Amino acid sequence: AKTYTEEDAKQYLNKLNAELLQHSNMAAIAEWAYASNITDETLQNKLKVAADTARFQKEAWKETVKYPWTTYKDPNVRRQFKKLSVLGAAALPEDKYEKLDKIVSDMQNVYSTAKICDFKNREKCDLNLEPELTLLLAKSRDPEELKHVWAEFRKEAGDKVRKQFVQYVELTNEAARLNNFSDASEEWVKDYESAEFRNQIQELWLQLRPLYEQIHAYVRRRLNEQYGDAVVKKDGLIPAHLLGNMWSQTWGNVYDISTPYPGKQPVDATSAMVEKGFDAIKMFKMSEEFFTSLNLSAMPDTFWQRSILKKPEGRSLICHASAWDFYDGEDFRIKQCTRITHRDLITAHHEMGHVQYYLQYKHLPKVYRRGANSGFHEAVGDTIALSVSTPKHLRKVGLLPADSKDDPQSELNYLYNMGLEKIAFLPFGYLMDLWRWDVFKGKTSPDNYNCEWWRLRQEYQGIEAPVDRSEDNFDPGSKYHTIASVPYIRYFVSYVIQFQFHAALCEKAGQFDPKDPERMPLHQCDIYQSKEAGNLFGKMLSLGSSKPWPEAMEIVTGQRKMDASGLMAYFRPLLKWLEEENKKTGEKIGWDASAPRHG
Ligand SMILES: C=C(C[SeH])C(=O)N1CCC[C@H]1C(=O)O
Ligand SMILES: [Zn+2]
Repeated sequence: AKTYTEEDAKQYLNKLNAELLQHSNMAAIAEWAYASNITDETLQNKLKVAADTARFQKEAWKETVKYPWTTYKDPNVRRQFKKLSVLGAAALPEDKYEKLDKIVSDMQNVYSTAKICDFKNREKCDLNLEPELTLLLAKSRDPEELKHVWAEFRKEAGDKVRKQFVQYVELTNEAARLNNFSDASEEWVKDYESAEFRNQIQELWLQLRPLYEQIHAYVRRRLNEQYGDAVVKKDGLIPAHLLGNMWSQTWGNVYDISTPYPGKQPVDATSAMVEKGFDAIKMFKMSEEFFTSLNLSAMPDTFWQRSILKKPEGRSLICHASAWDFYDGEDFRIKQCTRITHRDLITAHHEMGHVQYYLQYKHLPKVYRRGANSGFHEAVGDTIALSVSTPKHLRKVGLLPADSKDDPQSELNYLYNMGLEKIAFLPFGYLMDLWRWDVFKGKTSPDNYNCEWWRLRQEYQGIEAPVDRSEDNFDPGSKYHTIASVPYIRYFVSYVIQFQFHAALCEKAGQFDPKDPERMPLHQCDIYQSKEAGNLFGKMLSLGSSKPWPEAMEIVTGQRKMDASGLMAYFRPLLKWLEEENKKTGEKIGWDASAPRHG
C-alpha cells in the first residue's frame, strides 16, 4: 500500500478540514432549523442531513486511519489525527445511526412541548416549562401547588420517554464499543485526557461537601420555619419541590425566604431592568459590552440578525438555552427564551461565554474548535458573570441603586445568594453523570433507574421526592441533558475552575491578592474594563482544544490542575458565618442516609 508521509498527512488534513467545516455548517443549519421550530419537516430534514454527514464522516475516517500518524514527528499533526481517529456515533450502521438520532430528537420534542394543567384552574392546561412552570416554582409558596407542578411535569416529560431512553442507552453503548471504548461512559470522559479524571472529581467533591452540608442545614432550617415540621423535617431530607427550581439544582429562588439579614437591598437587577425598559437584546448587548471592555471580541452582525433571544409565538421549539457555532467563521447564534430577570441576565452571560470561545478559536482547524475540555466551555460566561453579579458592578452599570451600600450584613447576604447558586449546584452537577456512567456501564439497569436516581439525590443532595416514586416514573428524563444526550460533569468542572479563573483574572486586574485575601475579598472583584485580564483570558480561549487542558489552564492560573481553592477562598466568609449560625441554632449538619421514603 502507498506509504503516507508526514507531508502527505499535512496536505490531507488541510483537505479534510475544509470538508469537515462544510459538512458541520450544513448539519448545524439543519439542527438549528429543528431546534428553533419543531415540525415533521424540520425533523425529517435534520435527520437526513445528519445521516449524510455521518456517511461522509465514516468515509473520511476510513481514509484517516490509513495514515501511520503515531509515527509522525509534529505533535500538532499527531494530536489532530488522534482526535480525527475517533469516529463517534457515525460508526454505527446507517439504520442504527438514524434510529439513535430520531430517538434523541423525539425525546427533546417530548421534553420541550410538555404541558400541564394549572393547579388552581384545572381547565387551563397549556403551561410550559418555560416560562410558566419555571415562574411558578420560583414564586409560589404553596407547597401543594409546588407539589402539583413538580409531579405533573414529570408525568408529561420524563415518564413518557423511559422506553426510548432504554433504546438510547443500548445504541449509544454500541457506538462507543465500535470506537473501542468499553462503554459510553469511557467515551464521555475521553476529552479530560486523564485516567484519574473521575477520581479527581470525587476528591473535589469530598473537599467541597462540608460547604454544601452547611448551606443545606441552614436552608433546611429556614424552609422548616416557612412551611412547618409537617412539610420540612428539621433534620431530614429537604423535599425537592420547595427549592425554587424544577430540578432543585440551584436554590436562588428561596433567597427571599431565607435571607440571613432581611430588610437589605437584594442584589438583583430584575427591577432596574424592568424599570429601564430592558428587552432581551439590551441584556445581550450589555454582556457584549463587558467582553469588549476586556479587549475580547464583539458579536458579528449575523449574531444579532439570526439569534433567537426571546420565545417566538405560535410554534414549538427547544427553549433550553444554547449557543451555536456554524463553523464558517462568521455565523454564531444563541437561542434563549429570555425573560427580563436577573437570572436570565446571568444565563445570557453564560451563553455569550460560549460564543466568545467560538470567536476566539474560529481560526483553528475544525477538530480544535472545542473547549480545552467541556468544563472550560461552560466556565467562560460564568467567570465573567462572577464580576457582573457584584453589587459594585451592578451599581456601575445602573442596575442597582447607587446608594445601596456595602455594609457587612449586605455583603453576607450577597455571598449567601451566590452560595445558593454555586454551592447548592455542586452535588447535582456531580450526580447527573454518576447516574449515567453507571447506566452506561450496566451497573444501573432499567428496572432500578428511578430508585438509583433517588438514592443518589439523597446521598449527594440530601433531598427527597415530595410524592411517592416508583419504576413507573423516570425522573432523570425530566432533566434536559438526560434526554438530549448532553454530558453533565462539565458543569461540575466549570463550577470549580470558574473560581480558579476568576481568582487569577482578578489578580491580573489588581483586584485580588491571594497573599492578602482580606484586603480585597475575591467576591467583590469586578474585572470589568481590565484589558490585562481580558488578554490573559483570550490567550487561553484562542487555543481551543489544540493543547491538553492543563496547558490551557496554566496560561491563566499558573497551575495545571482543577482545585477547589478558588471556590473556597471566594466563599470563606460565608462558610464561617454558616458554621457559627448553624451552631447557634443547634442544626444537625447533614441528613440520615435512611432508606429513601419512596422506593
Ligand atoms: C444554560 C445552559 C446551556 Se449549556 C445549561 O444547560 N446549564 C447552565 C448551568 C447548568 C446547565 C443547566 O441548565 O442545567
Ligand atoms: Zn453552557
